[in-house]
Amino acid sequence: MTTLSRQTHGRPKAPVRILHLGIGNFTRAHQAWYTEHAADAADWGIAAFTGRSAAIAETLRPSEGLYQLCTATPEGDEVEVISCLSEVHAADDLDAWRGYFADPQLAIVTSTITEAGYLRDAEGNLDASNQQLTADLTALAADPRADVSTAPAKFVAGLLARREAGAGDITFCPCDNIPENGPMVKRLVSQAAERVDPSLVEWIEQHVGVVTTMVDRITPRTTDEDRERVASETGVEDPALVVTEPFSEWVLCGDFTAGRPQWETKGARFVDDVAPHEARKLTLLNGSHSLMAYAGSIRGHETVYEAISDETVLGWVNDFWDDAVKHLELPAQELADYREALLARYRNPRIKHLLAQIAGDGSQKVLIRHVPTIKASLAQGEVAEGATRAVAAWVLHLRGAGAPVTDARAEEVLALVQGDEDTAVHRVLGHLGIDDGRIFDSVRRQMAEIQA
Ligand SMILES: NC(=O)c1ccc[n+]([C@@H]2O[C@H](COP(=O)([O-])OP(=O)(O)OC[C@H]3O[C@@H](n4cnc5c(N)ncnc54)[C@H](O)[C@@H]3O)[C@@H](O)[C@H]2O)c1
Ligand SMILES: O=P(O)(O)OC[C@@H](O)[C@@H](O)[C@H](O)[C@H](O)CO
Repeated sequence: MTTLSRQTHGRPKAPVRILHLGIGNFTRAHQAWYTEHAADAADWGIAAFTGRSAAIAETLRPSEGLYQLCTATPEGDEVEVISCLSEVHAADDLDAWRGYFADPQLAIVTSTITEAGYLRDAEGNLDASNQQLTADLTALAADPRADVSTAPAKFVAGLLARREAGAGDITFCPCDNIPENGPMVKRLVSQAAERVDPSLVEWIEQHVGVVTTMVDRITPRTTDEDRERVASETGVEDPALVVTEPFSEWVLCGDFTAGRPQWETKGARFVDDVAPHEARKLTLLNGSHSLMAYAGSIRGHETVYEAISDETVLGWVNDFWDDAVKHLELPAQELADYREALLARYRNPRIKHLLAQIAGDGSQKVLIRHVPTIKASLAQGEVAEGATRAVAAWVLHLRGAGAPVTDARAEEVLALVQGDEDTAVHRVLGHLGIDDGRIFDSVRRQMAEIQA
């Protein structure tokens, strides 16, 4: 067995021009893969920071950022070494963080910190009730070099350092599953800046660009079995291995004012309007994922592959898609092709995507993935039964059925489902902004069906 090293693999470090927050599995299968294969990759290194725990930075340290990416096709593994992570830092390395922001070479800030990591309230504004965030912003207002831990505060700390250094324009390119994620980040960063130093808000207007992205590549958590299998196939022991699927899609909208890698080399698309692509992916893929995570786990399944192999769950997924496509603004054939491709992806037996992983943070997901279809149908006088079933399954999940509840807002959403089922459903529907008698009846009936 060997280990990865820049010297033996002949992989020099590219200069850091991208800073990434949240170096989990997904970014290493997606944005890093596009950067690795960009025609101008030699010019674009990434400095990656962990979101919270330092673990993956420690794991990547011996290999100086090198890791293996295994594409698990139905036929077998295709393994490559990714080398574009020029530097990897723990979340609390604020000196390094400020140093990159102060460097005029830095052009792009990307992030994958989960939907919950941006600390938004129900209206999508900065969550003023979050005590850690408030403490961070107060600390930064007193001392621009204060130690902070929340993502919005870190972005402000970095921008303060950049303004002070006169380092020029920079573009934020968030890569989490959130609609209009570019404007979302700009709004949060500006609101956070307002509380720290109002003069920074205008500087942000002039110097910070945002790009909105739709990102797609199913990347489950790596297992010990994955690491053992790939080690025996390659002769390389890699604790930082990432396993992903063959499919990948990246659609971006906006200007990279300080430049960008040629991500189109691997098929990234730059469009004028990303909204229809976002709605397609977040609804059809992520919506069916969450439906399977709640309803499928209640039926005893552990993975997407198992759930989609169950005819009943497959029927529920198709019901949801039938409702959802009525409200998506893309040609019918394109949507039909996308559905077919999704089924093939879910049926890849070599991708073991745990429903319990997908079930996490439903408080952030159901509103994005199912509620728009329910509201759009209601506006036409119809009940989208395929989508209300996901709400029914989520209520059951919160009440203890299926996958365990892990949610950044667990206290708030668990409080909704206390008491008898009727009361719980009314509270959840009120919380989702869909407390309508017809939706209530549908959800109550479907809760019984799912449990049966
Ligand atoms: N895994 C996928 O298939 C996939 C596909 C498309 C998009 N995404 C997006 O990427 C995100 C991350 O997925 P992943 O598979 O890399 O997960 P992961 O668990 O491997 O990594 C999550 C990262 O987010 C950070 N994080 C979590 N909570 C945070 C917080 N409150 N503040 C700051 N950082 C925080 C963690 O420290 C970690 O670095 C998803 O939530 C989703 O929005 C994932
Ligand atoms: O990553 P999350 O937690 O936003 O959602 C779970 C899955 O639906 C998601 O990771 C998909 O696999 C991904 O969005 C596919 O591109």
